[in-house]
Amino acid sequence: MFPERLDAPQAFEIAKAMLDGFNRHYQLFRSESARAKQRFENADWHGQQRAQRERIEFYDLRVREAVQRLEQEFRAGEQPMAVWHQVKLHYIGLLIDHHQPELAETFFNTVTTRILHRTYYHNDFIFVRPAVSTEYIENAEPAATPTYRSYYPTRETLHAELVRIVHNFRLDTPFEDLERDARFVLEAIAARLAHVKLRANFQVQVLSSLFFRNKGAYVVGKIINGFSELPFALPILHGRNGLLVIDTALFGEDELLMVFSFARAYFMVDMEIPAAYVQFLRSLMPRKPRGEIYTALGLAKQGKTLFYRDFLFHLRHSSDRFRIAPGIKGMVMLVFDLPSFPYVFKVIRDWFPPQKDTTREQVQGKYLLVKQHDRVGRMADTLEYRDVAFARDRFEDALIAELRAVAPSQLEIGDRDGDGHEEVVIRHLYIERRMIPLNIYLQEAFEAGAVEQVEHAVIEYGNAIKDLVAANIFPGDMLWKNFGVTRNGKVVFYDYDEIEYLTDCNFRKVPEPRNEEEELSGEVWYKVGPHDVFPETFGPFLLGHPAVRDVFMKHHADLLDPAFWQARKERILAGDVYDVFPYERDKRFLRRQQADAAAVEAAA
Ligand SMILES: Nc1ncnc2c1ncn2[C@@H]1O[C@H](COP(=O)(O)OP(=O)(O)OP(=O)(O)O)[C@@H](O)[C@H]1O
Repeated sequence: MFPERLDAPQAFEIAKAMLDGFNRHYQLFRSESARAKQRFENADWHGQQRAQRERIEFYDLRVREAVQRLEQEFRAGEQPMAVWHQVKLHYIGLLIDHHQPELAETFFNTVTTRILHRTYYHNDFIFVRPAVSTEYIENAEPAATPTYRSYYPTRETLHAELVRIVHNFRLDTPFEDLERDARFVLEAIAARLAHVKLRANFQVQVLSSLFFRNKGAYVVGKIINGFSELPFALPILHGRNGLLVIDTALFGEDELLMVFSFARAYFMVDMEIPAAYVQFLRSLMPRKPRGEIYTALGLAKQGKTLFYRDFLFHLRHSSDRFRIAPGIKGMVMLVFDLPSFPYVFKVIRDWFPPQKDTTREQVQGKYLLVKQHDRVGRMADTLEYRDVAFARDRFEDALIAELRAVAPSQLEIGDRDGDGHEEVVIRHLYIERRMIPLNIYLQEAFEAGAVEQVEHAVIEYGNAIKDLVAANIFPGDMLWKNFGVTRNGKVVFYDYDEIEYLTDCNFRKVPEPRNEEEELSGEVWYKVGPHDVFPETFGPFLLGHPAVRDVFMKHHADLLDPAFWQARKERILAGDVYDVFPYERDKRFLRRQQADAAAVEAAA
């Protein structure tokens, strides 16, 4: 049904208004991201965190404005479908030389699906598949910054080139000693190049914008030699005296994956052509889905769109069935998964047992809080979807029965599009990366007699809680089953329904019993306020197994002491913004920088 003539004048106007809406969005998104540089230079950490949080809202605000304009100026909802068909074709035309066509297509989808009935959600009217290529987009303006810069050092000039690379970002704050830090980076690189012949194409490619997040700025690039490519990232921080330092040098796909993890806040990056950034980053982390890279760059709606396309593609090329997720069932969430696909799907139950004093709205509020908060590598990001349709025959009957029993309001089964196949539609769900629940991980370690695995998991578990605490999050329910282990052995929290800001909690000692009756009472005899927390009482829930107990008490006994929690709370209230490192602390150049400074002082 391709129209031969584009003869509806309002179609062009609607397409144009839609693109105006997107352009306004991207311009605001980009300038907010670009301002991250100034906030970094001024050490405005509260401002940086606020901006990270607020930028997440931009998309929905602009979509709402665009829908309103289209309704007011063009009565968009009343236009015949023939006109809408032409709107899409005009829009494609307008995107020919656009620098963010894939984002503009997604914006078109969001706006259009708010206006059109869902029977029109197919490729004639929205971008089920992308129409405009994102390959080889370049900014032709003479003053334009390229997506990445290439440097051609020799072994002899590598140090000077490293200094030049960092210098070219023109950070306004001076470095403590850039020559020294470049030497540390050089040593780290030299160790990797020691026995390697440098080929004709030896070069360093560096993305032109810094990546800002929290208190850090990252240089991201790769070293190319012959057929091999070595990804790297250099985190720049403010040192103790307010001058800048390169904190470490990270190399290889695994270390970059930690920096770009789904459990961290989104980066602020000043990008004219995001697709080119994604393509470059994908060459550094080929196993990371493109959707997740968009999300890590703050373009979460694009991440969601690509995730969904990948998911539908996976469904078409697999045959297994959705099942209830392994592990202990949640009291608030019904969790299911598809064995062949590395994500879980979470549906909020219609009712909760009495010990869960909460509501659907409150649970959604907690998940939103996590989305907007810095997840410090310890809380999984979630994608939120509404009205998701699945083929009924891909569901195990036991899962359908469970959905009917615990979340009937969220479930609709029928043949909506009349194609003779039944569909399951879930009203609202969260999707997140699948991990190994920590209780299962520990159980497997006990059974295999893997002492080191137990030790690693318990230490990581305590570290995870301490990172959350530093980020002003009290996890609420700290049972093992509420944490998962990621591919690279990190422990991440995923049960958000009881989290609170640490600063809202009251950490108390269990009072001394005043008489024998109180002492012998098996019940809680003292008064407990709604925000009271008694860290001494965590032990019995967590430390049943002697092997776990020993490791825990050796490394994390402070978690059972109210004074630990209270001290952290006071630090946050005093305005302290914690440091978060997406790499092991022993990787930091800090000690070498201090040794170097001491040597200089001694010589003087
Ligand atoms: N990301 C994940 N990867 C793997 N399994 C998961 C994941 N999220 C949840 N699960 C499984 O589903 C169970 C319930 O999930 P979750 O803890 O989010 O639900 P809940 O209802 O909030 O739990 P609770 O009853 O502790 O409040 C977990 O114990 C775990 O077995």
